[in-house]
Amino acid sequence: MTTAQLVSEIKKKQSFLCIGLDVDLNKIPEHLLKEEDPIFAFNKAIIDATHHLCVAYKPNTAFYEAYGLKGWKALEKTIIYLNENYPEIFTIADAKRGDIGNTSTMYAKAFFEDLAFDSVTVAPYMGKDSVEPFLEFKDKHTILLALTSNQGAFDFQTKQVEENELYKEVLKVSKTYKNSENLMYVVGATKAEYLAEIRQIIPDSFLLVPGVGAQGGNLQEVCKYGLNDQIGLLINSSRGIIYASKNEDFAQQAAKKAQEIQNEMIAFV
Ligand SMILES: O=C(O)c1cc(=O)[nH]c(=O)n1[C@@H]1O[C@H](COP(=O)(O)O)[C@@H](O)[C@H]1O
Repeated sequence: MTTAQLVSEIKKKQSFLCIGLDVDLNKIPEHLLKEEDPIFAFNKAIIDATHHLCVAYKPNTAFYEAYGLKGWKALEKTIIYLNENYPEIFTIADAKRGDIGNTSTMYAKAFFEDLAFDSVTVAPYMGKDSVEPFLEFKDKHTILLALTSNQGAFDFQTKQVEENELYKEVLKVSKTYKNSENLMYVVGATKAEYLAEIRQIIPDSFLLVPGVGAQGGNLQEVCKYGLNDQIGLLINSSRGIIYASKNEDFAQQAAKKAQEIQNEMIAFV
């Protein structure tokens, strides 16, 4: 999907919500555990109930890898289901990959070609030759971790390197990479106060902003500092939406939570 298509979808739906599909079998309704593929059954119900309220879904691969082959199969079924039924939805494989060049190429093939996601999250730590292989894929997006939502972000990301904090170096240097127009960046919703400065370095890039909901990030604050004239934000909530209820009506309750967030977004689109 192109960035222009994503922006057009955001405007049409008046939503820049991304729903995180972080499926934990201990948290899903018990009646689904009798299904042949409980993870996919859960995702399908959530997607069918919420697709009109969001523009993106983000399965975090850890939640699938943890269940071995069964989990990977459920991830594959989920992306196929999304691409076949809701092709207007932007899909994010939250895999946080990145390695030496030839290995990154294989990671990129896994998520862009085999699984046909629109984007993948990548750790920038190994530098240019670990990121550029992802950027070679046309109309695919590489979402680089810049300033993450967790407390540990302060261990390295905000430390001074040369005259900048490390996360600012990530933003500046990555802009010089070949095909850097295919880059987006992760900035945690819990770090909203940093967004004004971040926007000075990357005014036009899309930001994936996780941390609203369970981690306590504030949507209004994120919008105040993070919006640009193309909206430029995908705000993610996972647990706060998909685990709204453990009862039979879990998907409707998830839709209610998604609707609350989308209602807040209307003012900004
Ligand atoms: O890359 C991410 O998506 C990510 C980056 C970050 O800084 N913080 C963060 O929470 N995430 C992911 O976003 C999701 C947040 O989930 P909830 O806290 O349940 O909404 C999880 O899948 C995290 O792995």
